[in-house]
Amino acid sequence: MAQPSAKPTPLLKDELDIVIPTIRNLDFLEMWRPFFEPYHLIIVQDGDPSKIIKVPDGFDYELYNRNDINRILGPKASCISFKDSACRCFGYMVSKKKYIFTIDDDCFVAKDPSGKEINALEQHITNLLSPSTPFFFNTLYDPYRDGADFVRGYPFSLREGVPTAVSHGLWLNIPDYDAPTQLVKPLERNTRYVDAVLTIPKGTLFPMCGMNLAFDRELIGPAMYFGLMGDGQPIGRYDDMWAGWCMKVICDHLGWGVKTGLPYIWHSKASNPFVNLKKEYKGIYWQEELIPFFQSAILPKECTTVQKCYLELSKQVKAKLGKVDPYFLKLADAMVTWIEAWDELNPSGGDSTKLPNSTTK
Ligand SMILES: O=c1ccn([C@@H]2O[C@H](COP(=O)(O)OP(=O)(O)O[C@H]3O[C@@H](CO)[C@H](O)[C@H]3O)[C@@H](O)[C@H]2O)c(=O)[nH]1
Ligand SMILES: [Mn+2]
Repeated sequence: MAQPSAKPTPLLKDELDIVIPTIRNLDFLEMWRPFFEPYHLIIVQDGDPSKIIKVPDGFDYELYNRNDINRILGPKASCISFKDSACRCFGYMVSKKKYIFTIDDDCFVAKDPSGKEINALEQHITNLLSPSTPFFFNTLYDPYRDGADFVRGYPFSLREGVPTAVSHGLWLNIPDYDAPTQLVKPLERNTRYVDAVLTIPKGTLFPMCGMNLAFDRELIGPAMYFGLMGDGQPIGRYDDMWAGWCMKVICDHLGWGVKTGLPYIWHSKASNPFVNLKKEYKGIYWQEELIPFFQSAILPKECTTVQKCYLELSKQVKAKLGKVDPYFLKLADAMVTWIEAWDELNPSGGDSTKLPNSTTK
């Protein structure tokens, strides 16, 4: 009698962690169960550590609250934000896997135009495992996708592409708008499904959103610091933006690619635009000076590792952005603390044992 076909092992099952920052609950995981259950979750519980976050049965996870972060990092915990989704980067640091996928707890499974449920994780993995083309733009989008290729005139010397460091997904329903845009367009919903994945060209920055994001942690992990945001800080909701600008400058310098486009998730909650305005208003005018800083940032050729690039960037932040606001002096120091903590938890060669004192299942 024919044996029932064994279910294929999910791609990168033991090489990828799913990092979820939460201040709410994890009910959304039920909808993702078919896609996420085989993977290990790293839950970063923000806010009150005495609150019990229920993780749905059947998931393999580690859960870290603020007490855990303080216990594990000691004084270096000062670089991990409190009461802001920026706390998620602690999950990147404690992971021992090659890849990370991070998703917000108000993001659900979206459907493509045919009505098929989108396995966002699978698409991110496809994006990360195929090369990027940052040095020359392919007008037929992702040339490595089935049914596409490099178009006429695309240099053959560049068709091998480069390693992909980051895969930036998008959102149906509630778009990731800033507070002013949310205020003037409260009812706007993104209904446009664009079936494309693009490499962001070298030398071009972009607004990286952290709600549906995957990256090669072994390549670019140390650059994925989400900054000092939230409690006690003059700014919020620029965590992912800061990380995206630092990351892109470093990827451009080291010759790695960043992709944006598919997959889509369904973003369900519109956060409060008035609260968001209070969090992000300084960022809205600071960024007019931050963007030229990153656009003109030059990393010396001696910066051959992400850590060296990141420490060089922190020096330039201190030297050039301190005049914008003293906050950037503090942020520059926190960037150094982040790298110190990263290297402490990820000694070269890595150590696959789990960290002490985390809640694991
Ligand atoms: O203090 C907090 C607030 C939230 N979280 C968790 O972080 C994510 C995102 O939270 P939320 O969905 O409320 O916020 P959005 O405005 O939709 O998020 C987008 O804006 C960026 C804010 O920086 C964020 O990266 C984008 O995704 C949820 O999982 C909350 O539970 C938190 O941990 N601490
Ligand atoms: Mn949200």
